[in-house]
Amino acid sequence: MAKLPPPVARLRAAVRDGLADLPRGSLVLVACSGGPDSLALADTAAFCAPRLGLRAGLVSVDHGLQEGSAERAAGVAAWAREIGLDPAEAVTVVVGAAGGPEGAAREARYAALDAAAERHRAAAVLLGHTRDDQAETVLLALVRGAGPRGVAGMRAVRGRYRRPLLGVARTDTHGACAERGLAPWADPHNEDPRYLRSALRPALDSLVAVLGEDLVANLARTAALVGEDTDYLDGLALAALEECRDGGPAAARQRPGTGEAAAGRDPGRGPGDVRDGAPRNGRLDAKRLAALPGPVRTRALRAWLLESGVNGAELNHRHLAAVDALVAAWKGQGPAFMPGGIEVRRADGRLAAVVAPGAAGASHA
Ligand SMILES: Nc1ncnc2c1ncn2[C@@H]1O[C@H](COP(=O)(O)OP(=O)(O)OP(=O)(O)O)[C@@H](O)[C@H]1O
Repeated sequence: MAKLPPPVARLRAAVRDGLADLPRGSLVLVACSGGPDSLALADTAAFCAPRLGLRAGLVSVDHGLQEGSAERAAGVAAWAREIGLDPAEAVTVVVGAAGGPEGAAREARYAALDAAAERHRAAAVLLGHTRDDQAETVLLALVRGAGPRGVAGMRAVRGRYRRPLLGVARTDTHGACAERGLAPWADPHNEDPRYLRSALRPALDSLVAVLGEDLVANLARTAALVGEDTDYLDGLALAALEECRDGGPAAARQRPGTGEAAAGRDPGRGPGDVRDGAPRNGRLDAKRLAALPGPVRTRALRAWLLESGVNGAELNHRHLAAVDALVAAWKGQGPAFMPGGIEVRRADGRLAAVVAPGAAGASHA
């Protein structure tokens, strides 16, 4: 038997590893743009899935933002059907305006992928991110001064999403496309220096030239190591958060506050109307919080803020520092202001997250 070309062999090994734990008979959907990474992934999944007792399908999302995008998505789906992927769908989405064009396209894409996964009862959706994408993510996190959560980069498994190629070099996905006679689409965005990630690629190449070939793999390894530590600390923080809830660990999570709570007499525990000034998610005991180690405390506070309806994408280190100061540097200061018109106040030794009276655009999650 002819020896398998090394890039193809490496992709197949990675996909086998990444899917081995899925129950036999389940469906995996490849999210495929038509670019080299996800095209190689789809081709590999078509080969590996039946050998693992799985079914494989494909979804290609047309964002409707570039000329020919609908034809491209339809072409990818038609190719997928030819190689036996089933279902194989092209889905057109309407991209909104919020969060910038890239953010809005991402949001619409993930909504479409989630809907497809629900529709077909897929056990997993596979994304084509590679080790090089991970290295870029780590560098971008360092550039913006992110904490460990950012440096941990993308996760191999997050909910229904899996990235089986996260340990595979981009040269291998491109090599596999060439070996298998696939004709990937070249996304012009990847060459457009107005996108930070695209601008970073040549810079990363220059770093590799100076620091050596291992740089990309080492950055990706850093992400994996930091990710393990972050997950561990997040676990500690969630347990600590329960201990710090007003009323003790047995206190049920409450979202949002009740009318009584709005009057400031009682934190309130049952579901009720969200109204201005009502605590969003119960209160926290500031003394118990203050006794926690800093990294656990700030993680617990972050988790509580997200529960309280603060948008995680908008929550930055300054917001967190302001809330933390209410606990660890308490001098009777006023509220800490969070995105979405939510305020965190300290009164009677307890923290409450409330919708600022009259706040416009406060999200009532
Ligand atoms: N239009 C799309 N339809 C379906 N999946 C997509 C689409 N765009 C991106 N994806 C998924 O998200 C992954 C990352 O996309 P992104 O555009 O950031 O990366 P990329 O490195 O250019 O990947 P690719 O070579 O697959 O286009 C893709 O590999 C693919 O799995």
